[in-house]
Amino acid sequence: TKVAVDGVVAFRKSLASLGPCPGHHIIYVNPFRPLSMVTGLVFPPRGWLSHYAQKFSVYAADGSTILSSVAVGDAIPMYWLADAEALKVVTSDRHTFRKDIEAYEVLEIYGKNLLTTEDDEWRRHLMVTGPSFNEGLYALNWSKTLLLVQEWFEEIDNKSKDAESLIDLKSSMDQITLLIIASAGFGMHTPWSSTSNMHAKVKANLLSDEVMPFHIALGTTLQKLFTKVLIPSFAYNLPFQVPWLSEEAKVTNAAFGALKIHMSELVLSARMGGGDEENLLRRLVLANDAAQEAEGSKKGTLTDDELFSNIFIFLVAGHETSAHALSFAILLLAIYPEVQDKLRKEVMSVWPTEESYKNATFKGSFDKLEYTLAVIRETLRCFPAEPRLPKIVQEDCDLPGIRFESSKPASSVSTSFDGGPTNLALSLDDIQQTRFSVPIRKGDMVVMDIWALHMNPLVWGVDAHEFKPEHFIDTDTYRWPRDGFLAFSAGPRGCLGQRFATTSAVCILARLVRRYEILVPENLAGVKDREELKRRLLKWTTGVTLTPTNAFARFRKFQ
Ligand code: HEM
Repeated sequence: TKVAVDGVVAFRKSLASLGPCPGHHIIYVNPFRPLSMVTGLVFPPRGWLSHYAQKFSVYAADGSTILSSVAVGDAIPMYWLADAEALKVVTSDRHTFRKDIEAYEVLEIYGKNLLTTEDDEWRRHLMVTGPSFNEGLYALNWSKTLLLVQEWFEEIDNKSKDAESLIDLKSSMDQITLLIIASAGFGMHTPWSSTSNMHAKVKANLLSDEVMPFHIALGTTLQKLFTKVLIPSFAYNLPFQVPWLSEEAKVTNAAFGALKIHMSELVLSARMGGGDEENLLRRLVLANDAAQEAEGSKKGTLTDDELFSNIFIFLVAGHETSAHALSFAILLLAIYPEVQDKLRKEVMSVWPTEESYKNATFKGSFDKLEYTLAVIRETLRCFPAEPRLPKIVQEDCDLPGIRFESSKPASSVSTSFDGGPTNLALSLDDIQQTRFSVPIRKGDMVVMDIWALHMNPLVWGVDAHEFKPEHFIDTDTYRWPRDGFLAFSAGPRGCLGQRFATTSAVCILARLVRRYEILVPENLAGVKDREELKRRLLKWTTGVTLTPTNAFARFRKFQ
């Protein structure tokens, strides 16, 4: 009883502490604790502050770019930020706004790593891993991507008897991003064809005593990450069989174990000077060993387990995010043919001949493909892989917000990318804006509400809810709002792999539109209403990252 009474007292105290900040919402499950991984698909319902799909609509309803709430379970006061200025303060100051480390522990599968650490420990990981992300790595990534895209195209053309093919985008993008990372990350070039029928290959492997081959282990670990995080460790050693659970645990265990064996071998081989392939893992091992030698000690460098953990986290951070972003981008190109035409025009001007297209280099092409990059960024604005990131406040401070009021009643428009009401039509001229300051205390949680920021019309204009790559193109009269785009987060804890990811994505999209026309699936070809197409094709669910669930498009080869 005492615990319950203390809980109620703490909850009421937290609610009162929210003071003048609009919102005062009550959250029933803290969305950044493991329980919400289980409840997330069904709870909370749409329209609640803590449901992803609400985007900016709750802020519009409350007339504020900062909202407050308290979570029932842990009574932590939470402040939700869809304000570009407040978010800039948060991302710039990693000491006051610390990562919510508890929310990341599940990703310490092989040990601590860059994504899951803070302070001096984080710096140590960054010192070793950061310098490897440079132009040399991006050029390598570009050339590996070119090779794999070509293999993918050949597979598409071989399979289809006529010039058209229906493509399962999610599975194709999962495969290509996996092969790119295997190649640029580990120096393991795996032909496209050998990764088909993975499920059957995993089953066959479990029946044998052999260590799972590298690319199967790699694909399976990424696929089973959720299982690994959710299945308690005792389930791996149960003396009896439990339907589904025992099989899942066995596959998961075999894959994670095998990947570690392969990583150990690759590290050893890099140390012995073996393997002539340039790749990320090799760079990390050599950088770490060189630092140890220079220091004359292992202090300030990484253990082998930490090296594995970092390389694995690069896979996790980079694989699904890139695959899903590309799937959404290709779907959007099918739904917006005028954007596709504009993109193709740019690509044709950069690669006018067959020769320039085939031998395109990173240096010679990437910076010229400005609209292509804008398509990727706009896709990530509309579908950010990580829609929300929590931070824990380390000292009392104030955050700037905007209260706004429309002189006309805001009308709810159904222009969402997922079928639910997401945005309120606001005419900026009709809005009265007042700046205000929100006092935040040590121990509170602030939520970087990235999706809401991306749909905030005060930042992106009244067409914030529309897919328009021009949002990211500067003109004489427009400079795109750098602080309004947080798909890669920003500041010192921003994405280390941002340029790595955009290199591959730009390369894939540019090659794709040069060779194929992208169309909606045949059964939707007669649908003229764009909103209807968006509702049908741009469905998503929440997983480790935002995941498309109906990502199919038709590719028609140009003759
Ligand atoms: C479209 C693709 C990608 C998106 C949208 C994306 C997004 C993000 C975001 C939002 C964060 C901040 C996460 C947080 O604070 O918890 C992050 C961090 C990170 N990302 Fe990415 N990422 C992408 C691709 C990649 C790739 C390809 C790599 C590596 C090869 C990578 C490596 C990392 C790492 C290491 C961090 C942690 C940085 C730190 O905490 O200091 N990401 N990414």
